[in-house]
Amino acid sequence: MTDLLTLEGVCAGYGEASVLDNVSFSMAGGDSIALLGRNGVGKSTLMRTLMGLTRHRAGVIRFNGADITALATHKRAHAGLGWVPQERAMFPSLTVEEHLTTVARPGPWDLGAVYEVFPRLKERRVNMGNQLSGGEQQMLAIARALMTNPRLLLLDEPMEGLAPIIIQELAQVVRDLIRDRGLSVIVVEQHARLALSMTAHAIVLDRGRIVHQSASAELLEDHEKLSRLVAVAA
Ligand SMILES: Nc1ncnc2c1ncn2[C@@H]1O[C@H](COP(=O)(O)OP(=O)(O)OP(=O)(O)O)[C@@H](O)[C@H]1O
Repeated sequence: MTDLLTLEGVCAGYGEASVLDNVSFSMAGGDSIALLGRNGVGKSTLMRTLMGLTRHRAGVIRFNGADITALATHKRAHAGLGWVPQERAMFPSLTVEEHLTTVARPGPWDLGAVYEVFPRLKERRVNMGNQLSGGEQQMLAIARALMTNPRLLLLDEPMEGLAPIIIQELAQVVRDLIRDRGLSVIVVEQHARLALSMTAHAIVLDRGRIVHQSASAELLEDHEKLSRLVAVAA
């Protein structure tokens, strides 16, 4: 079976600065990966590199059978990479529903399907982007990515700044997307245990290199290794 995503020896950074150092891994369709590591080790840079937003220095990225290493960002989105950036990026002048319909592409994820997953967004569908709570904005950011009918969803710190009860709610949504809907997901998350509880596989970065790969459950059970690799507090 062809892997959905393969990275071979990827080196990338910003300007003259190198961040990612020889990153190689692959994931099958339907797989889910928690991308973990301490602050500043390159997790967001890896997500941005998948979207073509960093300076590529070496290596190859294959997605869905095609070499996308040199592809422009919008073409990667068209190829099926659904990116939910850390900064959410809502438009104050668009309603919730307009955010969703403007990016819609054909596939199983349409307004009805997305509102089924996020009933709160249906209730708020005529509200403007700047009238939403942080949790609702994050739901909208994920819903917007789903409307593009991605083959792979990239979530960059989706729980950042949210109240604990909203974090639990969103985590359950992501679990359902992975387990019940078979969505392929890579999630960057500071809440390491939560991310491991949502995913099948774990990758840990340190200073731009992969220093650990295993099943998420295995890392979740190894408290000593988890705290050494990720410095978890929760
Ligand atoms: N736009 C940028 N220009 C230059 N350097 C950057 C830029 N964004 C990030 N960096 C640097 O790249 C390195 C990796 O940052 P990155 O944001 O990928 O880490 P991270 O693991 O996602 O950290 P965090 O958990 O704090 O978000 C850091 O040294 C950071 O200062």
